[in-house]
Amino acid sequence: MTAKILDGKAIAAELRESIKQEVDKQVALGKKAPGLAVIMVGEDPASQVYVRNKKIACQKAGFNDVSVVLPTDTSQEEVLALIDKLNADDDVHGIIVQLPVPNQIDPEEIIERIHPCKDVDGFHPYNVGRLATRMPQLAPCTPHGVMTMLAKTGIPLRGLNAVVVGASNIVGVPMMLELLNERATVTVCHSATKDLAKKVSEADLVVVGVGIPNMVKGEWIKDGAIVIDVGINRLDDGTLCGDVEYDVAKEKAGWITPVPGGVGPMTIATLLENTMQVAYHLDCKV
Ligand SMILES: Nc1nc(=O)c2c([nH]1)NC[C@@H]1CN(c3ccc(C(=O)N[C@@H](CCC(=O)O)C(=O)O)cc3)C=[N+]21
Repeated sequence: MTAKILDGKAIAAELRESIKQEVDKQVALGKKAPGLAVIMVGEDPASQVYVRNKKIACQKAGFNDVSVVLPTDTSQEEVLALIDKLNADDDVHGIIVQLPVPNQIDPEEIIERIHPCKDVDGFHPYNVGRLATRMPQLAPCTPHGVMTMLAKTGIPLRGLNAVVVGASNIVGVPMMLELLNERATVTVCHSATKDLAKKVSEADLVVVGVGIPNMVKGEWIKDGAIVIDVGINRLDDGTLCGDVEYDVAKEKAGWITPVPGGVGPMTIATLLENTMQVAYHLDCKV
């Protein structure tokens, strides 16, 4: 079997177009454009790609993009003060702090300082708790973008055996919650998991987010399975590759996401979606 490609770039473009139409409509009614503040402390290479692509997406969708780049030696207090200011700014609907942050910064304290109603990354413990109690408010962009892609396959998730590889706060754990909320049977694997190959080989759906190039071998994939590769790894020759051994996996899978052009563009489109929700549709009472 050769897999059908889940084209994240195309699905993201479609989502961004529908967001743009909603923004145009709301602005014509006299509402503000959605405002998104992205704080980047220092210069992480993956974050720079993200910031660049997100800036283009904001422009095209009619968002007001406030990017703040702070020097690598910025103190915790300075970041907290900036968040306080953005929390109080009515033109700003969404705030994210790019991860990872330099060592002197404590990411947990920073994330908790963002008002839960402006937490468009969905990383605040309040929003994690909402997702975990099946009352989602703002859900993390990457896993939520994966759900949007999965809907495009038309395959019902109810009862599927889903294996999530990687248990991070950003990808694995919210992915587990999203899939559980759709009544998949979810197994979460991580660095202490025994016999990963066997777990993956039993999966109807595999979502991999670990940040190790080609870590999941193509031969582990069950015939016809859905394979979602969240990894974006830059190799020494400058090319990008995912966490799944793509060329082999695509001969076994039913559906597969490419890297680049898979989950990455969906993360950005979903960030815009969350920000638009805050601007126009979310009744947030925290
Ligand atoms: N608070 C926070 N939230 C994040 O969501 C977050 C973050 N910090 N820190 C950095 C990582 C990285 N990240 C990417 C998202 C999309 C692409 C993306 O669009 N990639 C394209 C193009 C890649 C390329 O051309 O280099 C693709 O996969 O096709 C890349 C990277 C979000 N992150």
